[in-house]
Amino acid sequence: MWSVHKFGGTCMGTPQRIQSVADIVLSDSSERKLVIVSAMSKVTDMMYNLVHKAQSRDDSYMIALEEVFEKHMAAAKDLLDGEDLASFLSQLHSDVSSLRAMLSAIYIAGHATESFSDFVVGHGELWSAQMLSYAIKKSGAPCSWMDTREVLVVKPSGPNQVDPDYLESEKRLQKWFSRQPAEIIVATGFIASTAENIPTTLKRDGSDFSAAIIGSLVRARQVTIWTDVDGVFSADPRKVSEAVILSTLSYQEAWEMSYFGANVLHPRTIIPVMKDNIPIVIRNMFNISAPGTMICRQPANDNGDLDACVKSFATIDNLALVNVEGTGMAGVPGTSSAIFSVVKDVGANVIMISQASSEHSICFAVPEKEVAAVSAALHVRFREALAAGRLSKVEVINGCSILAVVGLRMASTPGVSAMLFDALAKANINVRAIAQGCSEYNITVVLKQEDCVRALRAAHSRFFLSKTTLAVGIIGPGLIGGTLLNQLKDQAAVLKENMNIDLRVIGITGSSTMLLSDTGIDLTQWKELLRKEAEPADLANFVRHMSDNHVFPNKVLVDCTADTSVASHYYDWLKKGIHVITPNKKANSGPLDRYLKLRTLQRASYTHYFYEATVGAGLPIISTLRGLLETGDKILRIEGIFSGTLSYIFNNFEGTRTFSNVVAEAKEAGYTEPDPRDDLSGTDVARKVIILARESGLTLELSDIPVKSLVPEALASCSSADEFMQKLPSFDEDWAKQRSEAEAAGEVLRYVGVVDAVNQKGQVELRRYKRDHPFAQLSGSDNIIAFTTSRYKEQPLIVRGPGAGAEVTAGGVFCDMLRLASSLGAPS
Ligand SMILES: NC(=O)c1ccc[n+]([C@@H]2O[C@H](COP(=O)([O-])OP(=O)(O)OC[C@H]3O[C@@H](n4cnc5c(N)ncnc54)[C@H](O)[C@@H]3O)[C@@H](O)[C@H]2O)c1
Ligand SMILES: N[C@@H](CCO)C(=O)O
Ligand code: NA
Repeated sequence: MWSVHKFGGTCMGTPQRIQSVADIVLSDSSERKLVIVSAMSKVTDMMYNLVHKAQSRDDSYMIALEEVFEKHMAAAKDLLDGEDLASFLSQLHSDVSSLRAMLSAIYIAGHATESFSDFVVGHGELWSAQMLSYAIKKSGAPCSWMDTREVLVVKPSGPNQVDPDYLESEKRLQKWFSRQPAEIIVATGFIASTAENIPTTLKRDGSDFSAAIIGSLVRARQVTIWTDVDGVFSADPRKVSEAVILSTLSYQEAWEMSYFGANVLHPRTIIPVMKDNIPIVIRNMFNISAPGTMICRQPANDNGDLDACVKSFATIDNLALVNVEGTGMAGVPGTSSAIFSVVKDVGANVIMISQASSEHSICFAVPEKEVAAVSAALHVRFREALAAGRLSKVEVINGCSILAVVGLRMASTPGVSAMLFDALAKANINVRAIAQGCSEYNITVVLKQEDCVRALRAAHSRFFLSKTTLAVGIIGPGLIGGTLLNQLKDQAAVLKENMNIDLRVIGITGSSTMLLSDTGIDLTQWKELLRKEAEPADLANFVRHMSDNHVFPNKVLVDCTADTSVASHYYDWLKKGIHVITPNKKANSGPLDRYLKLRTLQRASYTHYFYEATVGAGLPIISTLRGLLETGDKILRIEGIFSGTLSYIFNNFEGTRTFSNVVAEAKEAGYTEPDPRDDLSGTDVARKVIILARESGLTLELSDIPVKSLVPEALASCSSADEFMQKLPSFDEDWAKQRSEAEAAGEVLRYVGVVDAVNQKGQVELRRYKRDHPFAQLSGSDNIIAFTTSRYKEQPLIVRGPGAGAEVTAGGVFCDMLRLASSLGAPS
């Protein structure tokens, strides 16, 4: 079976490239191969220029012809040698002499007929085909070259357009094969002849068309069009950086897309292969490893998901909408015919038409540069109707663009347009007109030109990004935030591959600088980028950057600060539809009315707020409590050691090191709050007690919790954490005393928090426990939390483990991000 390849001018640009083309052809294991080539790059233009110069009586056509000759001679000398080179050069010489004669005739006549011109121009293909065929033969493979003017017969079918005569061409082709039965044939693209054997060309995009016609004539297995891109993109990659190469396209889809200027194939090119179901594959000759895009009949076994229905997005700019409106149009046959005959008379090209079934208005888009003429002509044509009020207006809306969504299976899939319009709505884009034909290959939307690229990106991302693509903004890249960024860096690829979760950090802000990106920060160098490419931090701008981004369907702000003012914004963020995740306790332990307002908003919306790491760091405390409550269990009491710092301190304060030394160790290990006094004062534990109490339905304020502070009164007013740490050793003796008293009684010191749900109270205190009590058995920064409930009454449900530290806390925050992804539809 035949396999057909086509190589355009760029592929044939230099002798080295022609050699690569030869290698590609030789590596195809098909039985028989037919290779269609264009002229070397720029040669066709050079040839047209020769004709132009000659007919305008410009002598320099002689020099220009010499340049063409030199170019091919140099290429041939590079590529070929021996007899092959000699016979190519002798042919080139003789061709150039006939061209010289022909051009001189044109020069004298001052005019070139179309067939004269076609004869001259076609030489580019004749030479490139011969060079390639010699290059292939050089490696020992039998190869002939074909002047397609001998076989391909076409007839004109319109201005600058021809139709192939398949019957006649097939007859001539069979005859040609019987004379030259080679396995590899290199044929000239672009050129053909008329039934009367007059040389002609296939006009625009001619070589692709040649490949398709010949592919159809030989009933090829496949036609491969080699070019310099990896295939057909889902959208213009200059406008949409997320654009992807499509692996398959149906003929109709390719057709639609080429209309919208996607650099695919001329629609005519597809017709010849379409009738025989021959696939066309677009491939990159400069990147052979890319599989390319296959254009073929719609595969029957396509899976039915919404995203796969839409193949590509395209835009057309510089359009104007014309809106003809009036009550006199309804039920009056002939109005639209009158409108469009006016449009035809001024020679304007109608890009889309839309009329609602009420028939009171009809609108259509034309190129902006044609609209003045259209409008003027319409006013003249409908002067009477306008004067009589049968038409109320002929209105022009300038500055419009079209966004077209292409996909064959939109026709049979409900919900596609909903998805499109939802994406546009979320990006706050106003739609001016809509058109969708019954074929439903394409939905066309007219928008303001300045919205067009934003619309394109928003729509593209809705269909092409994973549904669980999350744009992430990290606030506070300190210990926890920084560790989280590193964990994301290490895990992102795995999540994308295995769970279709695409996490993109599009912003990081500290208190002095921030780093923003529209599509995602390279996490392997976030620290460096934050140092080098950051701008001054501004939380309002940071949040605007998140909410203005319309590439990503879902956004989350992760607050890794301990800041009260950052926490005070959650309400606004949730209101904007941005999800919030945090290990910061300030919002949930702040003023009760604010907390309740936040929870009410969040429960009523579909925006999520997760804060597992606020209690027990990565330990599943909040989720366990929620599980109990949501399944109808009743909380009686929650009691435990909630401070990783204080747990570490009392687990390690055993008489070997001073109290202040152990505190410094806890700080060093990353267990403490940014200011360790928040831990030692019991405030941090009190906040956790409040968070759990409120989660259990108690309406307590932080000030309702009696707290035993471990911060010596004299140090409460230290101006900084450092000063506090420096002065702490002067209290070591007091601590040593307390410890030995407990030890003498066979007890240990433990700092505990209690939620007493029965009496609606909470408390935080330093207690002494017998050495065999479970609270006395802890080590490291362990937290232990005991839930006593109606179901867990005799034996409490206990969660225990490290409850502070960078890795476990960041892991807890990360877990919340995945919980969010899963609420948004990620696989579990
Ligand atoms: N360390 C732990 O084990 C642990 C455990 C659970 C929860 N947490 C919580 O995690 C949060 C972070 O703790 P950390 O140890 O990483 O603190 P950290 O001081 O190391 O980091 C906080 C970061 O936030 C930045 N920041 C402060 N205010 C800011 C603002 N207004 N805007 C932007 N950035 C701001 C700081 O510059 C710093 O980089 C705290 O809320 C803490 O309670 C910590
Ligand atoms: N500083 C806190 C961090 C965990 O919230 C602690 O020590 O428990
Ligand atoms: Na937790």
